[in-house]
Amino acid sequence: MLNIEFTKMHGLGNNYLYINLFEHTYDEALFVPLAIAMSDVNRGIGADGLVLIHQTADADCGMRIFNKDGSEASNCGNALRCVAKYVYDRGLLPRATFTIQTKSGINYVSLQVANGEATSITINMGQPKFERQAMPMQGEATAHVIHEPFDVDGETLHMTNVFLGNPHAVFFVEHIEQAPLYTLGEKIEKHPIFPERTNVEFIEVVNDTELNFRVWERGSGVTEACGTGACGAVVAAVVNGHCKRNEDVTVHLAGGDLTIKWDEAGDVWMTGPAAFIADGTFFYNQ
Ligand SMILES: N[C@@H](CCC[C@H](N)C(=O)O)C(=O)O
Repeated sequence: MLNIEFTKMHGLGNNYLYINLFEHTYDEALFVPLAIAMSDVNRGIGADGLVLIHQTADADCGMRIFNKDGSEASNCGNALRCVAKYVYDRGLLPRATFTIQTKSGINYVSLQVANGEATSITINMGQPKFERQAMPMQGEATAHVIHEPFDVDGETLHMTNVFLGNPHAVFFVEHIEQAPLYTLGEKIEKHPIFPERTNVEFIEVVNDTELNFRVWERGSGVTEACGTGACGAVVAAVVNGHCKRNEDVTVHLAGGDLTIKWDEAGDVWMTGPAAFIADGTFFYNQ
């Protein structure tokens, strides 16, 4: 049996198990099976996945993210805010601005702090890509998919694709309560047109500065929030003429609100909270 030290945190209910590799060392081969075992709510701790916080030569800190099914993603907006809070509050990086490296690049972080704790975290999430090859999605490599008909399970929906650290297939709906999350989420995620699968977002436009949002995440299913997905949703809303560039948009997720802006220079900014849940030791029977 191996003892694995972890911290459970959440960003608007999107909860992951964090392993601090600044202070602990584990065999690299363990991370995929650990993500699956620890995320299991019955025999593990229960979470949307596993996040590693590690040192790197290219930034102040590094992050890797594994979904509940063990698949590794390139980025995670909610985990970035949690990692930022973790390294600040626990004294690993005791300053209000720093960088975090993910598989999709370097993210710039700035914190609002009160009584020695990060209370609100703003992150530059980078620039969106629209080409099919970025998702990736079958078809003409450089073509964009903006409000295009998409057939799934005998229905025709209209899809907008945005890659923002991760792939996002965005669908606008009239009423968020009627979003076909459980009926179509997994079918879209695993549709053969997406060889690496995709995250799936349903969006109701409230007005030009507010969106209601629900998500089916690749590798984890329905979660309460998705940070890269909220960024993708705002970009999709702008390119479809529902929201404006360079303005704050409040995204109402199942777990709470994020503020997102796609600025004139092309960068997407995300602001929101992060919270500690527990520290613990997982007894891993290999
Ligand atoms: N919850 C995340 C995204 C996590 C990865 C995603 N499921 C994928 O496989 O692309 C977020 O907050 O961005």
